[in-house]
Amino acid sequence: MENYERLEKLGEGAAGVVYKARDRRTGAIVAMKRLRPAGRDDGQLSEDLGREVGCLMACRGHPSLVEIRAAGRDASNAFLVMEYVGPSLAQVMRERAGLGRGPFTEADARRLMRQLLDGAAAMHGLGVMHRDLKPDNVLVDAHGNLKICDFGLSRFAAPTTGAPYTASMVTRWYRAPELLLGSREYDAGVDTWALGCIMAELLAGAPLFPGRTEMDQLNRVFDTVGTGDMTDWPAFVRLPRAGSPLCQRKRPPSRLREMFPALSAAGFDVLSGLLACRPDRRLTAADALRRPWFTDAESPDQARNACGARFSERVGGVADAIVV
Ligand SMILES: Nc1ncnc2c1ncn2[C@@H]1O[C@H](COP(=O)(O)OP(=O)(O)OP(=O)(O)O)[C@@H](O)[C@H]1O
Repeated sequence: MENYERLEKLGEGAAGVVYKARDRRTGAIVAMKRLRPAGRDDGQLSEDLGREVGCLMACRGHPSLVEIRAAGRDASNAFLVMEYVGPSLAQVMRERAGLGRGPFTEADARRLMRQLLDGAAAMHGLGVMHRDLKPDNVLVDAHGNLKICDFGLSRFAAPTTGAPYTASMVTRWYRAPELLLGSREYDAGVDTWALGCIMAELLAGAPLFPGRTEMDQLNRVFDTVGTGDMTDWPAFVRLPRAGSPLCQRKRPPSRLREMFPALSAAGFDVLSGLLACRPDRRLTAADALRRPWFTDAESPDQARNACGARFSERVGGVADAIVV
Protein backbone atom coordinates (compact mmCIF):
# COMPACT_ATOMS: atom_id res chain seq x y z
CA MET A 1 0.00 0.00 0.00
CA GLU A 2 3.09 2.23 -0.23
CA ASN A 3 1.66 3.51 -3.51
CA TYR A 4 -0.90 5.49 -1.50
CA GLU A 5 -0.27 8.55 0.64
CA ARG A 6 -2.77 8.68 3.48
CA LEU A 7 -4.62 12.02 3.88
CA GLU A 8 -7.46 12.80 6.31
CA LYS A 9 -9.84 10.33 7.94
CA LEU A 10 -13.20 10.10 6.17
CA GLY A 11 -15.07 7.78 8.46
CA GLU A 12 -14.86 4.95 10.89
CA GLY A 13 -17.09 1.96 11.53
CA ALA A 14 -17.07 -1.40 13.20
CA ALA A 15 -15.02 -2.99 10.45
CA GLY A 16 -12.36 -0.39 9.89
CA VAL A 17 -11.21 3.15 9.25
CA VAL A 18 -11.59 4.89 5.89
CA TYR A 19 -9.07 7.53 4.80
CA LYS A 20 -8.84 9.84 1.87
CA ALA A 21 -5.57 8.98 0.10
CA ARG A 22 -3.52 10.02 -2.92
CA ASP A 23 -2.22 7.55 -5.46
CA ARG A 24 1.49 8.52 -5.60
CA ARG A 25 1.75 7.26 -9.19
CA THR A 26 -1.11 9.25 -10.69
CA GLY A 27 -2.00 11.88 -8.10
CA ALA A 28 -5.59 10.57 -8.12
CA ILE A 29 -7.58 10.91 -4.90
CA VAL A 30 -9.01 7.62 -3.64
CA ALA A 31 -10.64 6.24 -0.48
CA MET A 32 -8.62 3.65 1.44
CA LYS A 33 -10.26 1.38 3.99
CA ARG A 34 -8.07 -0.31 6.58
CA LEU A 35 -9.82 -3.33 8.01
CA ARG A 36 -9.48 -3.41 11.75
CA PRO A 37 -7.69 -6.55 12.87
CA ALA A 38 -8.98 -6.33 16.48
CA GLY A 39 -10.54 -9.62 17.51
CA ARG A 40 -9.80 -11.19 14.16
CA ASP A 41 -6.98 -13.61 13.59
CA ASP A 42 -4.96 -13.55 10.43
CA GLY A 43 -7.09 -16.12 8.63
CA GLN A 44 -10.33 -14.33 9.52
CA LEU A 45 -8.94 -11.00 8.30
CA SER A 46 -7.98 -12.51 4.94
CA GLU A 47 -11.36 -14.21 4.66
CA ASP A 48 -13.21 -10.93 5.40
CA LEU A 49 -11.07 -9.07 2.90
CA GLY A 50 -11.59 -11.78 0.29
CA ARG A 51 -15.35 -11.68 0.68
CA GLU A 52 -15.63 -7.89 0.47
CA VAL A 53 -13.25 -7.79 -2.52
CA GLY A 54 -15.10 -10.63 -4.26
CA CYS A 55 -18.45 -8.83 -4.01
CA LEU A 56 -16.97 -5.46 -5.01
CA MET A 57 -15.18 -7.03 -7.98
CA ALA A 58 -18.37 -8.67 -9.19
CA CYS A 59 -20.16 -5.31 -9.00
CA ARG A 60 -17.49 -3.27 -10.77
CA GLY A 61 -18.65 -0.91 -13.45
CA HIS A 62 -22.12 -0.01 -12.18
CA PRO A 63 -22.60 3.74 -11.65
CA SER A 64 -24.50 3.22 -8.38
CA LEU A 65 -22.01 0.82 -6.79
CA VAL A 66 -18.70 2.09 -5.44
CA GLU A 67 -15.77 0.97 -7.55
CA ILE A 68 -12.88 -0.99 -6.09
CA ARG A 69 -9.43 0.02 -7.35
CA ALA A 70 -7.04 -2.20 -5.38
CA ALA A 71 -6.77 -4.45 -2.37
CA GLY A 72 -3.95 -5.94 -0.39
CA ARG A 73 -2.46 -6.98 2.92
CA ASP A 74 0.63 -6.23 4.91
CA ALA A 75 1.84 -8.09 8.00
CA SER A 76 -0.97 -6.90 10.26
CA ASN A 77 -3.57 -5.03 8.19
CA ALA A 78 -5.83 -5.52 5.21
CA PHE A 79 -6.60 -2.63 2.83
CA LEU A 80 -9.18 -1.81 0.22
CA VAL A 81 -8.74 1.07 -2.21
CA MET A 82 -11.89 2.52 -3.78
CA GLU A 83 -12.85 5.45 -5.90
CA TYR A 84 -13.32 8.53 -3.71
CA VAL A 85 -16.98 9.54 -3.88
CA GLY A 86 -17.99 12.08 -1.25
CA PRO A 87 -19.96 12.32 2.00
CA SER A 88 -22.44 9.68 3.05
CA LEU A 89 -26.16 10.17 2.51
CA ALA A 90 -26.48 10.12 6.32
CA GLN A 91 -24.10 13.11 6.55
CA VAL A 92 -25.93 14.93 3.76
CA MET A 93 -29.30 14.38 5.45
CA ARG A 94 -27.91 15.59 8.79
CA GLU A 95 -26.52 18.72 7.11
CA ARG A 96 -29.84 19.39 5.37
CA ALA A 97 -31.65 19.07 8.70
CA GLY A 98 -29.09 21.39 10.35
CA LEU A 99 -29.70 23.98 7.64
CA GLY A 100 -33.46 23.65 8.07
CA ARG A 101 -33.83 22.43 4.48
CA GLY A 102 -36.12 19.57 5.46
CA PRO A 103 -36.66 16.29 3.66
CA PHE A 104 -36.23 15.65 -0.07
CA THR A 105 -39.07 16.40 -2.44
CA GLU A 106 -40.86 13.46 -4.02
CA ALA A 107 -39.14 14.13 -7.36
CA ASP A 108 -35.71 14.13 -5.71
CA ALA A 109 -36.54 11.01 -3.70
CA ARG A 110 -37.59 9.28 -6.93
CA ARG A 111 -34.34 10.21 -8.66
CA LEU A 112 -32.28 8.94 -5.72
CA MET A 113 -34.34 5.76 -5.26
CA ARG A 114 -34.03 4.99 -8.98
CA GLN A 115 -30.27 5.02 -8.59
CA LEU A 116 -30.27 2.90 -5.43
CA LEU A 117 -32.73 0.36 -6.84
CA ASP A 118 -30.78 0.21 -10.09
CA GLY A 119 -27.60 -0.59 -8.15
CA ALA A 120 -29.43 -3.11 -5.94
CA ALA A 121 -31.05 -4.82 -8.95
CA ALA A 122 -27.64 -5.20 -10.60
CA MET A 123 -26.07 -6.50 -7.40
CA HIS A 124 -28.91 -8.95 -6.79
CA GLY A 125 -28.77 -10.08 -10.42
CA LEU A 126 -25.20 -11.16 -9.71
CA GLY A 127 -26.27 -13.04 -6.59
CA VAL A 128 -24.76 -10.50 -4.19
CA MET A 129 -26.74 -9.54 -1.08
CA HIS A 130 -25.40 -6.36 0.52
CA ARG A 131 -26.91 -7.00 3.97
CA ASP A 132 -26.09 -3.59 5.44
CA LEU A 133 -27.92 -0.98 3.40
CA LYS A 134 -28.43 2.27 5.33
CA PRO A 135 -27.78 5.97 4.68
CA ASP A 136 -24.25 5.66 6.17
CA ASN A 137 -23.42 3.12 3.46
CA VAL A 138 -24.62 5.26 0.58
CA LEU A 139 -22.26 7.93 -0.74
CA VAL A 140 -23.20 11.15 -2.53
CA ASP A 141 -20.92 12.32 -5.33
CA ALA A 142 -20.21 15.88 -6.43
CA HIS A 143 -23.22 15.79 -8.82
CA GLY A 144 -25.65 14.57 -6.16
CA ASN A 145 -25.65 10.99 -7.49
CA LEU A 146 -25.63 8.02 -5.12
CA LYS A 147 -23.31 5.04 -4.82
CA ILE A 148 -23.75 2.10 -2.48
CA CYS A 149 -20.58 1.35 -0.48
CA ASP A 150 -19.37 -0.86 2.38
CA PHE A 151 -19.69 -4.40 1.14
CA GLY A 152 -18.16 -5.61 4.42
CA LEU A 153 -21.20 -7.75 5.30
CA SER A 154 -22.13 -8.68 1.75
CA ARG A 155 -22.03 -12.21 0.45
CA PHE A 156 -23.04 -14.26 -2.54
CA ALA A 157 -26.35 -16.04 -2.13
CA ALA A 158 -25.85 -19.79 -1.99
CA PRO A 159 -29.18 -21.18 -3.23
CA THR A 160 -27.85 -24.62 -4.05
CA THR A 161 -26.22 -25.48 -0.73
CA GLY A 162 -29.11 -24.29 1.44
CA ALA A 163 -26.50 -23.38 4.08
CA PRO A 164 -27.96 -21.00 6.65
CA TYR A 165 -26.84 -17.38 6.64
CA THR A 166 -26.00 -15.28 9.68
CA ALA A 167 -29.17 -13.80 11.20
CA SER A 168 -27.67 -10.73 12.89
CA MET A 169 -27.14 -8.77 9.68
CA VAL A 170 -28.16 -5.23 8.80
CA THR A 171 -28.11 -2.31 11.23
CA ARG A 172 -31.20 -2.56 13.48
CA TRP A 173 -33.24 0.37 12.12
CA TYR A 174 -33.05 -1.04 8.58
CA ARG A 175 -33.45 -4.72 9.51
CA ALA A 176 -36.24 -6.64 7.76
CA PRO A 177 -38.92 -8.38 9.89
CA GLU A 178 -37.71 -11.85 8.92
CA LEU A 179 -34.24 -10.99 10.25
CA LEU A 180 -35.73 -9.60 13.45
CA LEU A 181 -37.53 -12.94 13.77
CA GLY A 182 -34.21 -14.77 13.45
CA SER A 183 -34.43 -16.06 9.86
CA ARG A 184 -31.27 -17.66 8.49
CA GLU A 185 -32.77 -18.49 5.10
CA TYR A 186 -33.45 -14.98 3.86
CA ASP A 187 -32.80 -13.54 0.42
CA ALA A 188 -32.19 -10.19 -1.30
CA GLY A 189 -35.49 -9.01 0.22
CA VAL A 190 -33.50 -7.95 3.28
CA ASP A 191 -31.89 -5.30 1.05
CA THR A 192 -35.13 -4.12 -0.51
CA TRP A 193 -36.70 -3.71 2.93
CA ALA A 194 -33.74 -1.52 3.91
CA LEU A 195 -34.26 0.47 0.70
CA GLY A 196 -37.89 1.01 1.71
CA CYS A 197 -36.66 2.39 5.04
CA ILE A 198 -34.24 4.68 3.19
CA MET A 199 -37.02 5.90 0.85
CA ALA A 200 -39.19 6.76 3.86
CA GLU A 201 -36.26 8.58 5.45
CA LEU A 202 -35.62 10.63 2.30
CA LEU A 203 -39.28 11.69 2.28
CA ALA A 204 -39.69 12.27 6.02
CA GLY A 205 -36.22 13.56 6.92
CA ALA A 206 -36.00 11.15 9.88
CA PRO A 207 -35.58 7.38 10.29
CA LEU A 208 -38.83 5.47 9.95
CA PHE A 209 -38.17 2.79 12.58
CA PRO A 210 -35.62 4.01 15.15
CA GLY A 211 -35.95 0.97 17.41
CA ARG A 212 -34.02 0.81 20.69
CA THR A 213 -33.84 -2.99 20.89
CA GLU A 214 -34.59 -5.82 18.47
CA MET A 215 -38.02 -6.40 19.98
CA ASP A 216 -38.81 -2.68 20.09
CA GLN A 217 -37.80 -2.60 16.42
CA LEU A 218 -40.19 -5.42 15.51
CA ASN A 219 -42.97 -3.81 17.51
CA ARG A 220 -42.51 -0.49 15.68
CA VAL A 221 -42.55 -2.28 12.32
CA PHE A 222 -45.75 -4.23 13.05
CA ASP A 223 -47.40 -1.14 14.58
CA THR A 224 -46.65 0.91 11.47
CA VAL A 225 -47.14 -1.42 8.53
CA GLY A 226 -49.19 -4.17 10.20
CA THR A 227 -48.06 -7.77 10.16
CA GLY A 228 -49.09 -8.17 6.52
CA ASP A 229 -50.30 -11.69 7.29
CA MET A 230 -46.76 -12.55 8.30
CA THR A 231 -48.06 -15.52 10.30
CA ASP A 232 -49.61 -16.99 7.12
CA TRP A 233 -46.28 -16.90 5.31
CA PRO A 234 -45.37 -20.59 4.73
CA ALA A 235 -41.82 -20.07 6.07
CA PHE A 236 -43.08 -18.30 9.21
CA VAL A 237 -43.30 -21.46 11.35
CA ARG A 238 -39.58 -22.12 10.80
CA LEU A 239 -38.56 -18.71 12.15
CA PRO A 240 -36.77 -19.03 15.49
CA ARG A 241 -38.89 -16.26 17.04
CA ALA A 242 -42.20 -17.34 15.50
CA GLY A 243 -43.50 -17.95 19.02
CA SER A 244 -42.89 -14.38 20.12
CA PRO A 245 -46.02 -12.75 21.62
CA LEU A 246 -45.28 -9.77 19.35
CA CYS A 247 -46.36 -11.88 16.39
CA GLN A 248 -49.62 -12.96 17.96
CA ARG A 249 -50.74 -9.51 19.14
CA LYS A 250 -53.66 -8.05 17.19
CA ARG A 251 -52.45 -5.04 15.17
CA PRO A 252 -54.30 -2.20 13.52
CA PRO A 253 -53.99 -2.00 9.72
CA SER A 254 -51.00 -0.22 8.22
CA ARG A 255 -50.57 3.46 9.19
CA LEU A 256 -48.02 4.05 6.46
CA ARG A 257 -50.39 6.01 4.20
CA GLU A 258 -51.28 8.40 7.04
CA MET A 259 -47.60 9.03 7.63
CA PHE A 260 -46.97 10.05 4.00
CA PRO A 261 -50.19 11.86 3.02
CA ALA A 262 -48.49 14.04 0.41
CA LEU A 263 -46.84 11.15 -1.43
CA SER A 264 -48.45 10.37 -4.79
CA ALA A 265 -50.33 7.09 -5.20
CA ALA A 266 -47.56 5.83 -7.49
CA GLY A 267 -44.90 6.74 -4.93
CA PHE A 268 -46.85 5.06 -2.17
CA ASP A 269 -47.19 1.94 -4.33
CA VAL A 270 -43.37 1.63 -4.34
CA LEU A 271 -42.92 2.54 -0.67
CA SER A 272 -45.53 0.07 0.56
CA GLY A 273 -44.25 -2.60 -1.84
CA LEU A 274 -40.71 -2.32 -0.48
CA LEU A 275 -42.03 -2.32 3.07
CA ALA A 276 -44.19 -5.44 2.74
CA CYS A 277 -43.64 -7.48 5.91
CA ARG A 278 -43.93 -10.81 4.16
CA PRO A 279 -40.76 -11.31 2.15
CA ASP A 280 -42.61 -13.18 -0.60
CA ARG A 281 -44.89 -10.15 -1.12
CA ARG A 282 -42.11 -7.56 -1.02
CA LEU A 283 -41.08 -5.88 -4.26
CA THR A 284 -37.71 -6.89 -5.66
CA ALA A 285 -35.46 -4.05 -6.74
CA ALA A 286 -36.01 -4.95 -10.41
CA ASP A 287 -39.81 -5.07 -9.95
CA ALA A 288 -39.83 -1.74 -8.13
CA LEU A 289 -38.13 -0.10 -11.11
CA ARG A 290 -40.96 -1.37 -13.34
CA ARG A 291 -43.68 0.36 -11.26
CA PRO A 292 -45.41 3.46 -12.69
CA TRP A 293 -43.66 5.80 -10.21
CA PHE A 294 -40.53 5.19 -12.26
CA THR A 295 -41.83 4.24 -15.69
CA ASP A 296 -44.31 7.13 -15.98
CA ALA A 297 -41.77 9.76 -14.95
CA GLU A 298 -39.09 11.12 -17.18
CA SER A 299 -35.68 10.41 -15.83
CA PRO A 300 -33.11 13.19 -15.98
CA ASP A 301 -30.60 10.37 -15.51
CA GLN A 302 -30.94 8.79 -18.94
CA ALA A 303 -27.20 8.56 -19.51
CA ARG A 304 -26.55 7.19 -16.05
CA ASN A 305 -29.28 4.58 -16.30
CA ALA A 306 -28.13 3.56 -19.75
CA CYS A 307 -24.79 2.92 -18.12
CA GLY A 308 -26.56 0.62 -15.66
CA ALA A 309 -28.17 -1.21 -18.57
CA ARG A 310 -24.78 -1.73 -20.20
CA PHE A 311 -23.60 -3.13 -16.88
CA SER A 312 -26.41 -5.74 -16.93
CA GLU A 313 -25.25 -6.87 -20.36
CA ARG A 314 -21.71 -7.26 -19.04
CA VAL A 315 -22.77 -9.47 -16.13
CA GLY A 316 -20.94 -12.75 -16.28
CA GLY A 317 -17.94 -11.17 -17.95
CA VAL A 318 -14.49 -11.30 -16.43
CA ALA A 319 -13.61 -8.36 -14.18
CA ASP A 320 -10.29 -6.61 -14.65
CA ALA A 321 -7.46 -7.71 -12.41
CA ILE A 322 -6.79 -5.69 -9.30
CA VAL A 323 -3.36 -4.12 -9.07
CA VAL A 324 -2.07 -3.77 -5.52
N1 LIG B 1 -15.36 5.37 -1.37
C1 LIG B 1 -15.57 6.28 -0.41
N2 LIG B 1 -15.50 7.60 -0.68
C2 LIG B 1 -15.72 8.53 0.29
N3 LIG B 1 -16.02 8.22 1.59
C3 LIG B 1 -16.10 6.92 1.92
C4 LIG B 1 -15.88 5.89 0.94
N4 LIG B 1 -16.05 4.69 1.54
C5 LIG B 1 -16.36 4.96 2.82
N5 LIG B 1 -16.39 6.29 3.07
C6 LIG B 1 -16.70 6.95 4.36
O1 LIG B 1 -16.28 6.13 5.43
C7 LIG B 1 -17.42 5.72 6.22
C8 LIG B 1 -17.17 4.33 6.75
O2 LIG B 1 -16.99 3.44 5.64
P1 LIG B 1 -17.48 1.92 5.68
O3 LIG B 1 -18.97 1.94 5.92
O4 LIG B 1 -16.99 1.20 4.48
O5 LIG B 1 -16.72 1.39 7.00
P2 LIG B 1 -17.21 0.32 8.06
O6 LIG B 1 -16.12 0.21 9.08
O7 LIG B 1 -17.56 -0.94 7.37
O8 LIG B 1 -18.50 1.01 8.66
P3 LIG B 1 -19.78 0.37 9.42
O9 LIG B 1 -19.29 -0.39 10.57
O10 LIG B 1 -20.57 1.61 9.83
O11 LIG B 1 -20.55 -0.45 8.43
C9 LIG B 1 -18.62 5.88 5.30
O12 LIG B 1 -19.83 6.10 6.01
C10 LIG B 1 -18.22 7.13 4.51
O13 LIG B 1 -18.47 8.30 5.25
